[in-house]
Amino acid sequence: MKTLSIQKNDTITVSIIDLSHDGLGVAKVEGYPLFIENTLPGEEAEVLVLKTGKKFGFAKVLNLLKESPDRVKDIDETLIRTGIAPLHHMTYEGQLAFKEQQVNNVFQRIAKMPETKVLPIIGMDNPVEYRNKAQIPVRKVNGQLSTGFFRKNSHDLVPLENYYIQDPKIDEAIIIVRDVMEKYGVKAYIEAENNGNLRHIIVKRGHYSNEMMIVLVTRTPKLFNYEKMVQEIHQQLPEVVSIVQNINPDATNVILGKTNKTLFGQNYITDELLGKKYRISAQSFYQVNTVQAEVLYQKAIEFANLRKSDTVIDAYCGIGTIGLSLADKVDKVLGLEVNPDAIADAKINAKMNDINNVKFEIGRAEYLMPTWLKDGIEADVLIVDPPRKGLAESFIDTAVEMAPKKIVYVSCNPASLARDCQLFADKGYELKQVQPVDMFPQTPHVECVAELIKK
Ligand SMILES: C[S@@+](CC[C@H](N)C(=O)[O-])C[C@H]1O[C@@H](n2cnc3c(N)ncnc32)[C@H](O)[C@@H]1O
Repeated sequence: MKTLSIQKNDTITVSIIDLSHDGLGVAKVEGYPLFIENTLPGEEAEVLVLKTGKKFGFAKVLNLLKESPDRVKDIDETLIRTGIAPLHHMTYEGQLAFKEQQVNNVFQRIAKMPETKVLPIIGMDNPVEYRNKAQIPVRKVNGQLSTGFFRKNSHDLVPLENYYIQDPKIDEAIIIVRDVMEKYGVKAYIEAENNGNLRHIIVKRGHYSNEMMIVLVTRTPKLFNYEKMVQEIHQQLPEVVSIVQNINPDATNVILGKTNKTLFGQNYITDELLGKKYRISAQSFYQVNTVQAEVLYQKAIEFANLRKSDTVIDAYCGIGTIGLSLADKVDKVLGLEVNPDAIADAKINAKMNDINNVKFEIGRAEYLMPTWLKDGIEADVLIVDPPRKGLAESFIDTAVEMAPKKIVYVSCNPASLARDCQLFADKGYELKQVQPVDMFPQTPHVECVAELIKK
């Protein structure tokens, strides 16, 4: 076996040739990949080797010797180090080009579908301060209850007040809530001992409604003086319509526990998307970038090319947003989703918008779709919007058997999208086009909508 010519603590000079899928610069030393934070393709740097594994290693920049024209100067490196904004050092044009290339690459390399028509990515006019939701860990740092983000690959809290990609009103709310908690002596969670109490502060804010929800994730149900605390929060943040305590007693990285208790107001906020009103509860999924979600849904509806006689299945429907956005264009919509809270929201959302041609059912897509098929349900258009891991192959088989004339696939992970499109292509569907939409500026993530038609 060839021995590696570099070792931990070596100082070497490298050229950056690529960006990894998670936004790290990639250099190769005699074919061995080194991943280097805060570098860009075309740059040269003197780096310190931090770690070497069998297949790849990590290094950090000591001196940047040649800069890329895509480099942004005067950045806040904390945003990169914490992983809040891993592409903060890259111009927005550079970010968009990188993401579009990534989508092209997965269809060529993973799916072996080099002919795929990938449309130019749709970016944002103002690609900062877009997130309508924040999940912020709470720890004790220097004797103070602190909020911030973990340093990447660690659970060391870096205290922060400006999160750059979040709605600034959310940043402001986190500080106010943190300070009220500190005033009333609430103890920060101690992860190493699964002790202490306040684990996370979650804030959701309606982009159009401005209604705000605060979720206090605690280890125990005890929250002394909560009546006084919620009054003070509401006094300082009149937009707050809901304060929920979520109890998560487990030693786990999963943020939310199973139990919710409403401490103030209602247990949901409302917001709007494409002119329809939605109710969103603490545990329901809701797209974090409202402006781009509207762009994404419009593309999905355009690709669906709907007729008034169509039956549409909205699989992985969350609180029903896609199905309800298109319900007035079709005969009926059937939505399915595994989270009962989201389905409860979806049913109320249909009523709130006076939409009567929709039905929502709780269930796992891979189990419920075969039941629907057996019951004789037929769909003209199938819309899917699964989590990052994509679709189960059994779901794809059922979908193919149901034989909708069109499938619109909304995806937050181009790799699983490409894999699944290849399967659909093998089973009688033609991939017409893929539209990338930048839902997550300053990060390497990219959303896509794909149009598949039955051959
Ligand atoms: C990316 S979200 C999309 C939600 C919705 N379409 C929207 O745009 O807001 C994926 C949804 O799939 C749900 N989900 C996850 N696994 C599922 C499964 N096996 N079957 C059905 N729904 C699932 C999640 O609860 C989540 O609401």
